[in-house]
Amino acid sequence: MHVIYGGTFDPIHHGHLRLALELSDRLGVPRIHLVPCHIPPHRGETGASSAQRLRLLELAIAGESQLAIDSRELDRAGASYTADTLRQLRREVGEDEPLVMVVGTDAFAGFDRWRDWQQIPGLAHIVVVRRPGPPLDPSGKPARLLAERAAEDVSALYGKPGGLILELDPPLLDISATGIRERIGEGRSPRYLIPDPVWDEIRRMGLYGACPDDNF
Ligand SMILES: Nc1ncnc2c1ncn2[C@@H]1O[C@H](COP(=O)(O)OP(=O)(O)OP(=O)(O)O)[C@@H](O)[C@H]1O
Ligand SMILES: O=C(O)c1ccc[n+]([C@@H]2O[C@H](COP(=O)([O-])O)[C@@H](O)[C@H]2O)c1
Repeated sequence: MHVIYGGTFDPIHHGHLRLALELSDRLGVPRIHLVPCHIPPHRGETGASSAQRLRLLELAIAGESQLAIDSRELDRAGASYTADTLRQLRREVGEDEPLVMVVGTDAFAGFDRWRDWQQIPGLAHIVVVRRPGPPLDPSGKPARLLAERAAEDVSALYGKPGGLILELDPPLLDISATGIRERIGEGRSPRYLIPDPVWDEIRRMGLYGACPDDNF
């Protein structure tokens, strides 16, 4: 089973990293592939460039064999559409291999606005990770899709290459990239929310308004 976890990762933080490890254990896969997006189709400009976000990811996962980076979206020009990524991956892993895309409920809530969203279940399973915040609107298209395609448990995902949606409720850290960017912009330390090497590099590059000379 091939599992991807996409995000803007602006910047990567311990919430993302802990979830990825938790998923590797719960889904029974040796590795989770983190897929940073190049140009997010759905939000404004990122605080850090694609190359900078990739550098931070590399530092964050260094030495962790359960995590890998798949940088294919950074190599594609234009907006990063998940359907394009999944089509490419499906060709690579073959017709029969289960392919899984992980999203948080906040991201899944807008799923019916994603490019070619109706084709995505034909390409992969979806694991929706419940995050704090408003629940899915039960009359909305994402919630209805989830109800139609709900998987009983993890083992169901192994039985077919795609098409199921599994809701998981793993322990989550209450950390957001927005909060980290704000904190840094206000001159407060984000230490212990992100790995130390990531924070060192953010300061070295002066990202998110960090002062390169700051010594918190
Ligand atoms: N603390 C967290 N725990 C688990 N999942 C998270 C956490 N933060 C984000 N995610 C999920 O990770 C994916 C990528 O998230 P993203 O890169 O947008 O991070 P974010 O912290 O939500 O960023 P932002 O605050 O800029 O929106 C999304 O599916 C999102 O739901
Ligand atoms: O394909 C799309 O149209 C699309 C629209 C919105 C979000 N996504 C993907 O959803 C993932 C999570 O997005 P975000 O904003 O929470 O980082 C990330 O991999 C995005 O590329 C994809």
